[in-house]
Amino acid sequence: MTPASPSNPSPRQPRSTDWRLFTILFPYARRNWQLLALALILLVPLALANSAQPIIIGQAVALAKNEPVMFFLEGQTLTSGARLLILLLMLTLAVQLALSGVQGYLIQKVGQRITANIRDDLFVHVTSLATRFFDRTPVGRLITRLTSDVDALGDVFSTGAIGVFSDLLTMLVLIVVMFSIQWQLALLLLALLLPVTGVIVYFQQQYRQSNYRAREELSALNSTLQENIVGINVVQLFRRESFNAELFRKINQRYVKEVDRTIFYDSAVSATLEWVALAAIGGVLWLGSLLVMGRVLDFGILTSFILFAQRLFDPLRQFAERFTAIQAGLTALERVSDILNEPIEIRDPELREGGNQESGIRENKFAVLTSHSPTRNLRPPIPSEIRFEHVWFGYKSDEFVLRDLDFTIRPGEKVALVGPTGAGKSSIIRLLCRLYEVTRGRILLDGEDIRNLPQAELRQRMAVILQDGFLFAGDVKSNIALGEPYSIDEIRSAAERTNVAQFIERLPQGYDTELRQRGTNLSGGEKQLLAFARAAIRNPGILVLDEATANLDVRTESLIQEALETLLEDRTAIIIAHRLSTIRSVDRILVLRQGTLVESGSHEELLEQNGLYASLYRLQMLES
Ligand SMILES: Nc1ncnc2c1ncn2[C@@H]1O[C@H](COP(=O)(O)OP(=O)(O)OP(=O)(O)O)[C@@H](O)[C@H]1O
Repeated sequence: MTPASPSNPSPRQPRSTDWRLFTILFPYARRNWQLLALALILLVPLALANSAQPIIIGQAVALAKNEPVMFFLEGQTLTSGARLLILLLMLTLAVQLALSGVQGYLIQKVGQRITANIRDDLFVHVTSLATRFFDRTPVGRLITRLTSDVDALGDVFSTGAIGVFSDLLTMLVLIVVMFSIQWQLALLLLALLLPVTGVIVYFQQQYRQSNYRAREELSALNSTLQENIVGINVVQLFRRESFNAELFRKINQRYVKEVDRTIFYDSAVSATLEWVALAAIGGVLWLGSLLVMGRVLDFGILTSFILFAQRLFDPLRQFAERFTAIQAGLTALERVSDILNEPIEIRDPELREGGNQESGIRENKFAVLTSHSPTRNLRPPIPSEIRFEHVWFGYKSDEFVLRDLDFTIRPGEKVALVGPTGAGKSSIIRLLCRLYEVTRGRILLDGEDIRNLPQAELRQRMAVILQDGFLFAGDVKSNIALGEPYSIDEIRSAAERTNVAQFIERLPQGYDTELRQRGTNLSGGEKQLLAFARAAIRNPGILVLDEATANLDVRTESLIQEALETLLEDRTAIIIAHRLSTIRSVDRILVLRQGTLVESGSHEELLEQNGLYASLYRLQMLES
């Protein structure tokens, strides 16, 4: 419960407080540049049409009042001039009507493509990260980033918030046009616009910080929810419902408080803009009327400026509406980039030397796509030599759980790892599979440092059967093949070789039986049985069994042990088992205590040594 618990809130402040964050989107924008360019080009005629309308209406007033008019109206009668102006106004309206829909559609399309690309890259990146990252990151937090943060980013496009660029362009065009017509009124409007922009920037920053904290609280909320759902049995069996509900309520309250704050800043921006827009029109009327009375200004131009005042603040007002989505998008972008920038700690050799993150993702995809060779399981397995060379390892940099391990497992040798709980047996396996990187020393596979092997190749050469075999939603056969194109005959033969075919055939639809997520419709032992078939079909040179038969009844275990005898032939094997009776026939037993190798030898040799193994063995004999 630690990371999400109320006693340990960790809402960080947003780090990048400016628009530089949008640079993260550049590579994605580049991939969709044609659509994006078209959407941006359409903004120009839209902005021009928008700023032409006040001028046209102003010219109509000037024409009616016989005031000086623009060149294209000179020499025109009132009727023909009015006709021309109506035609021009219709033209600008037609441009607006025709293009704004197309532009909105294009920008949303680009937005959806960009967010889909980001979601894909996030998934690939997250699945490439080292186990250490998952140790410290609660699942709920990750899910929030992959789903609701990416959605918030998508909202920037779907709510039309990206139109802020057209707002800025419109404002720029309006300012240039205004200054070219009448500089005093233009200066007045600009003088109002600048401080208002300052106020908006301030509220924007406040909103952003609150929004960031709100997203953090949402992550904590999701983490707690996820933890309670996964651990529902413990929650109910230990009657933690009301205790956990109270924890949840507290996080929920903190979330609501932060959301309230964002609502406050959002409303503050809208209110400020409403007031300033009214003040701007009042100011133009006041200064304009003075200028008209002093005969420095015509009515027509004053009319144009009243419309300009409205239109200048319109984009700002819209900006306020779009503001929420943009700020939420910026926060989301920051949180998404946190994950995208999370370094891939365990890399393949060529990637570690100068490869960038993007190519890392590509390489990973490549590794996945090329991992299956259809003829592979027809070949005899190639047993490997495993050498641990003065290996030190700690999950935390200052606490070693494995100390100076130095041993060699010969090709084809069967070795058992034995030791009390927490001695470091599973950690050895995790290092061998490179789920973690050694702190000091080297692990060699057939003389080659495993850090110099592509991870796909390393993991292809070994199969690991764990105590709790994880199952995916899907049928039995796809849970054995795990995405590789094995034929049903190959799947059947793997199941037969491991003596699990009988069990599978007893299932309602045999190999086609649908399994629920995490295999909740199978028992612990049944899940383990499938893990054996999953390992056998891969025909690995190294087989690792980590408490792999612990969940099986004695009869099933003896069936599996029988199958194991053939399965382990010509393979290097590492077996971890607490029940020492199951490992008596291995070639060698390595005994660990607190991360140190303390004994090594066959069952008989170790009994003779009368050390830790002998005492563990005698204790178990006594129990049985
Ligand atoms: N992800 C982790 N983060 C931090 N410490 C860990 C992690 N996994 C294991 N440890 C610690 O490392 C030590 C060795 O753990 P390991 O799982 O290798 O022991 P083990 O010998 O396999 O134990 P068991 O027989 O109970 O499975 C233990 O002290 C454990 O608390």
